Amino acid sequence: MSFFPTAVRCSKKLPPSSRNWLARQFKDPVVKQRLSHPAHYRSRSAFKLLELETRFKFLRHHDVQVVVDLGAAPGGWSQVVAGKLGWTVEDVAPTHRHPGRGVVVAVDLLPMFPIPGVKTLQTNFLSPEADEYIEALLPRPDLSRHWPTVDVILSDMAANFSGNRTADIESGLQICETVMKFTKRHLRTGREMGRRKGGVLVMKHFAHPLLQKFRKEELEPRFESVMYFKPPSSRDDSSEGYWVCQGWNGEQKQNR
Ligand SMILES: C[S@@+](CC[C@H](N)C(=O)[O-])C[C@H]1O[C@@H](n2cnc3c(N)ncnc32)[C@H](O)[C@@H]1O
Repeated sequence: MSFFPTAVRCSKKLPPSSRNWLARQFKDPVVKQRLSHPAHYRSRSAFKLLELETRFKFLRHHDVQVVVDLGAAPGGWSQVVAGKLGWTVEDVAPTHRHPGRGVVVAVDLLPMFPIPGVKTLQTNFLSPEADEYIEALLPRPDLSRHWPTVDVILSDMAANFSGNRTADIESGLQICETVMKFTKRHLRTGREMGRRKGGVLVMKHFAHPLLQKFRKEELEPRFESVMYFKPPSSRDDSSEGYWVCQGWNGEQKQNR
């Protein structure tokens, strides 16, 4: 018999909201898939990134060397990226792992257990010093000046819901704006990557007209394409979705 019903029975002393949460977890097919998956993903979010990658294939190119994972804890997305860059191979013991290519920089308020190929940074991404800390972990071809070096930026960052809809939308917008500021400084254009299409930004957001305005004014003028995608493993009752922004053109769209 599965341990799930037993665990739900054992949770009788918990408040109803926690019991409901546990019951939902135990019924969730994605949670079950995670627990039995050979990659031992740390979060169900890992499956969202796998679904995004299956659809858009932004990690497949061999010239993808530097990936920044924002809001990375507990580390499911970083595990997926490290796997795609060849740092971790399923069913291979840690002692027999071979080096992959490039680097993943994972940033979160919370600490993260190490993952091969991933440099972790515990900091508040919204703080003024975060950019400098992250930059110190990125490759620096020329120490005398700033140089964009990032091929893919992923943001699954989300502030804890406060229950106040206006405040929650404001913090969601602030996250998107700060990610955009980071993108402008660090994402490589096609010319900088030596290929036709520039780097990729994948960003979580919550549905709201202000976020749609952000997409129109900030993302669309600077990327060749901006697509909306809600991964099948994202819960139906969540208003979250992801923008997959491909072909970073720098400050202005050049080939319009
Ligand atoms: C949905 S979780 C990310 C799950 C992750 N993608 C995974 O696969 O394990 C969102 C994360 O965003 C982080 N976060 C929220 N605000 C942040 C901030 N200002 N700076 C850094 N991390 C932040 C939270 O601590 C949380 O771990």
